[in-house]
Amino acid sequence: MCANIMKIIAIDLDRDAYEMELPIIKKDNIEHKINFIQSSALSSLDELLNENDNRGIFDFAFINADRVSCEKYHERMLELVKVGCIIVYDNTLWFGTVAMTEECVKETIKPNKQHIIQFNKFLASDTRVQIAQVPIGDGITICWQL
Ligand SMILES: C[S@@+](CC[C@H](N)C(=O)[O-])C[C@H]1O[C@@H](n2cnc3c(N)ncnc32)[C@H](O)[C@@H]1O
Repeated sequence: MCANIMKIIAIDLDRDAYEMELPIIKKDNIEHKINFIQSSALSSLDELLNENDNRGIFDFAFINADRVSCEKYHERMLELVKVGCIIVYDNTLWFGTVAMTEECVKETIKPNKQHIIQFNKFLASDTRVQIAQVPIGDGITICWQL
């Protein structure tokens, strides 16, 4: 027999973002498996890394926070996630704007467009992962840690 010991750590600055999902979490009876941390992602990831036992133990990570710190999140995720496991980044097509000329992009979304283009280039040249850019939703990039 195999005990199901899956645990999820969810980090967000805004508790409402977690509470919005609570009805679904409760319906699926998995609330007890989720440790929600209301905090900045960087400081929480650094706290996790301060505990050596947390290094290389996570099977999966999904990143959908601010776009400015993605490279910093990536460095930390490579320490936390097991080799051979998966890190996914959301919004890596940024409403399709990563392939648009500047004139076609609304001012409000221009800054993140640049951050995401830069991050996509960074991931494409990162030899520590293999990546697949998947054009569903707003684009996700799946990284397989080598
Ligand atoms: C697009 S929403 C995604 C919400 C949810 N994580 C999901 O995947 O459905 C982006 C979330 O990132 C959170 N966020 C932005 N900057 C953050 C940071 N530095 N640390 C932690 N969370 C952050 C926001 O509060 C917001 O809830």
